[in-house]
Amino acid sequence: MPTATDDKYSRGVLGVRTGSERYPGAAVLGVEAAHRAGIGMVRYVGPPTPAGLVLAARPETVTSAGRVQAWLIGSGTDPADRTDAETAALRGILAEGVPVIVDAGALDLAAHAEVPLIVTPHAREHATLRRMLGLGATGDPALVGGVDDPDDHARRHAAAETARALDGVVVLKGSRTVVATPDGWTAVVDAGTPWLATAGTGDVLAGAIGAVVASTAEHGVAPALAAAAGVWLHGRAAALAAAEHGERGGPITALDVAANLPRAAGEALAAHA
Ligand SMILES: NC(=O)C1=CN([C@@H]2O[C@H](COP(=O)(O)OP(=O)(O)OC[C@H]3O[C@@H](n4cnc5c(N)ncnc54)[C@H](OP(=O)(O)O)[C@@H]3O)[C@@H](O)[C@H]2O)[C@@H](O)CC1
Ligand SMILES: Nc1ncnc2c1ncn2[C@@H]1O[C@H](COP(=O)(O)OP(=O)(O)O)[C@@H](O)[C@H]1O
Repeated sequence: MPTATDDKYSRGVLGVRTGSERYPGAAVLGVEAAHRAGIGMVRYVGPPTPAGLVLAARPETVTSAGRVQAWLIGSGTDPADRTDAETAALRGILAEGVPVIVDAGALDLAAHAEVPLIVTPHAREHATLRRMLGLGATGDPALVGGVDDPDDHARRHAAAETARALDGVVVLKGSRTVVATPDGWTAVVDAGTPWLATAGTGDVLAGAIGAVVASTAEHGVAPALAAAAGVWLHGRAAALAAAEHGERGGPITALDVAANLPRAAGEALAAHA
């Protein structure tokens, strides 16, 4: 919570390098979520098309380089389209020293990073990541999770194993989302709603986690706890958005989730007053 002595820098700055000519919208969604989740500043550095859309949607965003407390990379990108220069820039971010949230198309670069790392794969991306790390087969339905894994035992085990191999925090997305650390700690966050199963909500999640990590990194909050808080805010925001449509909820968009992040944050603050 901001105090009288805070300014935009002390509240945390998130650097965002996401989006591409193919998926420009993902950049808009992540930046929107970061602003809505409570952050001092977002610095966006990405290709021209997403950069233009980001500024049109959120003129608050700063597009010049500068110091950040955390980075978000990968949402809305495909490694097959990545240039050598872009790979070098991402590797630079992964060596800079501040925590990095690695999503979607940057997950292939996550191994060997020397910074505090939070990766945010969905089940298919998790399977690919595990293959890259030389970990066990992912065709096993138990590793994908779902109905056959009601207490998320297999997903928690697999996520912790991946976290250990990566030496980073794993946020394994799904109908319930598992957060796992290299030392074997796991948490399952069940704040969401099946209405979240719609395009772009993962990009919003990455932005929300980025905001919480950037705003807490210099206050000694462990990245895994910040990530779990981001997952809760995202799920709760989705539940609030869906509940606006009646008792059984109703359709929501990724931007609806972002728009409800302030209400979810307000609820969390009130509960801990
Ligand atoms: N607004 C934006 O900019 C958004 C951008 N986004 C960005 O997109 C990028 C890719 O992320 P992703 O998770 O969507 O793709 P990915 O993990 O490669 O999985 C593809 C799998 O889906 C399957 N599949 C496809 N169509 C199907 C169908 N009709 N019915 C059934 N299955 C179908 C397909 O199967 P196949 O067609 O191969 O049989 C394959 O297995 C990522 O950078 C993300 O950030 C998204 O967040 C959305 C909003
Ligand atoms: N059936 C579901 N119930 C609850 N949450 C879900 C469900 N399906 C997906 N989600 C959540 O929605 C988000 C989807 O993210 P992701 O798969 O990366 O989609 P996208 O790439 O379109 O952004 C994740 O936060 C995930 O946990």
